[in-house]
Amino acid sequence: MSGDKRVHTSVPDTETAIDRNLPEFPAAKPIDEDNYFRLHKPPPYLSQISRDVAEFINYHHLQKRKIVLVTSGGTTVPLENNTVRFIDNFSAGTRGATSAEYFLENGYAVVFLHREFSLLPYSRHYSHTTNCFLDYMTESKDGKVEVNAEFQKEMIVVLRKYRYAQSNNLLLLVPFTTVHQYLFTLKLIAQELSVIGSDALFYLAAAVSDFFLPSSRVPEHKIQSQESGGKLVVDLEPVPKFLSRLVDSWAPISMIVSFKLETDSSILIKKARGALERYNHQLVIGNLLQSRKYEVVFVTQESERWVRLSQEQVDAGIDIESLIIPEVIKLHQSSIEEKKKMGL
Ligand SMILES: CC(C)(COP(=O)(O)O)[C@@H](O)C(=O)NCCC(=O)N[C@@H](CSSC[C@H](N)C(=O)O)C(=O)O
Repeated sequence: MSGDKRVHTSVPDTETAIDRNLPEFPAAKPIDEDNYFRLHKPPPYLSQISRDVAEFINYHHLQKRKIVLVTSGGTTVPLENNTVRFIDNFSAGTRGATSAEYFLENGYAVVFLHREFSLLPYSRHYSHTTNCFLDYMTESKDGKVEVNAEFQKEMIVVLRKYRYAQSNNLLLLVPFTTVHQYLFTLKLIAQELSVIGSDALFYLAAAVSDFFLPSSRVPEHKIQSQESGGKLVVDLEPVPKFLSRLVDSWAPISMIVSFKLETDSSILIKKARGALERYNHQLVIGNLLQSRKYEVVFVTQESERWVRLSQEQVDAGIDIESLIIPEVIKLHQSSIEEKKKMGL
């Protein structure tokens, strides 16, 4: 057994995922959130996450620090319990990881609910893919590993921010892999955060599955391609519309920001406004897959406003999150003041 005490989510929990006693979900009708949580067993590691999150919230609440839950990365829908195949939602984790850095720089403590192995704040600058960290290193005359002189200035800034977040316990990393793990963990964190009321902010940048395979239908082993005539027919159920639960019961006092991802620009604002009207939260940030790195649209009850990087800012490598986060924080501050006036 490794000494690693961290929670890991990418290995399927082979004990609970194929409980054949679970009743078949009612077909073709929206899954009721309570039904979903009542009929699915929670991830076995949830109590450890609950302890870590409660401790983190207490620590920062005592210092009157605002806390933001940033969700990041895509959820999976496993097609077998011993998972070989799964449906994934697109997200590299850049939005979430970058946004978390700007929240930290603006004095927030961050609970980072992220897809395990997706990009993380700070290390995202030198990940194994984008900018391979080995390209920043060189061997000194006496055979020691050093950072190339040309990168010292840039890397020391990231390293100092990373160490500051670590030494001040400002960033709590909480992983998920499957949509099941995401929903149970989101509900848990939201209920823990509800104790700090309007000082809690939810920034939901994760790409969450709309459909899932109920546990009662998950085959235990790898699906054999020669069975069922070589075809793979998948019959998925809609995922509970958890955003309505989050808004109306899990964290009713907190400000909630969700993202709407589309690829067709002609429907983006309509779909974002539809989500706002459906869930009645405070802000939907709409973005197109193709242009998400340099433009987003803020949709509130009152307005819709594009936030865009200029060509010069794009050329200078400015993150659009450097424009998004200050705007979100302004809206959060107004929400806090409004709730305080209402005695909440
Ligand atoms: C995923 C990206 C595009 C970031 O990309 P990377 O930087 O590569 O990570 C993010 O900005 C985003 O739009 N995230 C939200 C994507 C998403 O799934 N949004 C849902 C709403 S949240 S999931 C809510 C659930 N389906 C429900 O309706 O309750 C949607 O568009 O429908």
